[in-house]
Amino acid sequence: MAIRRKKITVVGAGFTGATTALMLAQKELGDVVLVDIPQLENPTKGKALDMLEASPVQGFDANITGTANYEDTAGSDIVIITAGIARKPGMSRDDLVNTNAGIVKSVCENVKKYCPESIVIILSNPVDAMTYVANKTLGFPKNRVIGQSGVLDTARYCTFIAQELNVSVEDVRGFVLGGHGDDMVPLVRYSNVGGIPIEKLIPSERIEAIVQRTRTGGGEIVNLLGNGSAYYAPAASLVQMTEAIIKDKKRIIPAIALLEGEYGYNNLFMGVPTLLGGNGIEKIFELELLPEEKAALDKSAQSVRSVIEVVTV
Ligand SMILES: NC(=O)C1=CN([C@@H]2O[C@H](COP(=O)(O)OP(=O)(O)OC[C@H]3O[C@@H](n4cnc5c(N)ncnc54)[C@H](O)[C@@H]3O)[C@@H](O)[C@H]2O)C=CC1
Ligand SMILES: O=C([O-])CC(=O)C(=O)O
Repeated sequence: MAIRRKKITVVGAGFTGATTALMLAQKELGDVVLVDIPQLENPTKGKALDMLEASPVQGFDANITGTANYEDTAGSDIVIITAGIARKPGMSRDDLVNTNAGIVKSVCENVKKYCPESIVIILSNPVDAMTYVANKTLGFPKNRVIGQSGVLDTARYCTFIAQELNVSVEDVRGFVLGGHGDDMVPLVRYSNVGGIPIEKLIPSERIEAIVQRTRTGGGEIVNLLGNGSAYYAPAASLVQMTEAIIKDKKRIIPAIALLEGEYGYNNLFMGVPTLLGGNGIEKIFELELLPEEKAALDKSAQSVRSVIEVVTV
């Protein structure tokens, strides 16, 4: 029986999309199709060819092609959507909502047509609301429409904890719940280093500073870059989610899922701990929260709702 490589489409060949495409190929997760708008067809082809020409040097076997034609994406197993505009200093992610809702909707109409069996991962911001737009447009089962926020937010949180303690990032465990905005909820009580709760190792005012830096971590990079937003860590996050799905790893990873009663929310897309495997989101984990943790999550949920309310799909 012929074994075929997985086919992964990355829509948007900008900073996050191009970086993701290269990382996917370097990990040999599948053949990658990079898509952008017709006006950027040649630069998109050029980026893909340039990446492909790195393969003999780095020793990875994966085809990478660039296109502006969705027919080339047909039958993709996974579609990653990074299409849209990024914020600049002084803007919030929510300022992108109207422009990106139109872009994500038009992309998803093509995904629905050409990749009806795919699992779709959304990055475009404001990502909780864009995952809602994707879900509405695609009409796919909820396990196949997933937003990326928690892997990145958790990665920032863990980076800062490791720096604080001067320990390996590999030993830091924690996660971030809620919307991908400045009121996201890093869960201190569930965070540990080598199994030791961080509250036993880091003074509370330093933990508070780490939580605050995590919440504004995207803005910190936006201010430093000056003309765009983060892309290395976001791309790495998308690749981790893709790997969990393609290899059916059944990893416990925070992701944006449709909540239907979980944590007391209905009809809301927001970041929660999920089990990611071959069927996409295979389970949502519901944790018991202290009243102050629930209040923080309610605030984050309200922020997400207020953005979703202005979106017309
Ligand atoms: N959820 C998250 O954690 C993160 C979200 N983001 C978001 O991801 C998005 C992309 O960021 P970057 O790659 O840095 O931006 P970028 O501007 O470098 O790339 C975006 C690309 O999308 C393309 N595009 C626009 N409309 C399109 C369409 N209809 N079809 C196909 N391609 C289209 C553009 O031509 C451009 O090449 C932004 O909305 C950003 O805010 C970025 C980092 C993290
Ligand atoms: O901050 C932004 O606009 C991009 C993003 O979502 C992040 O880096 O967390």
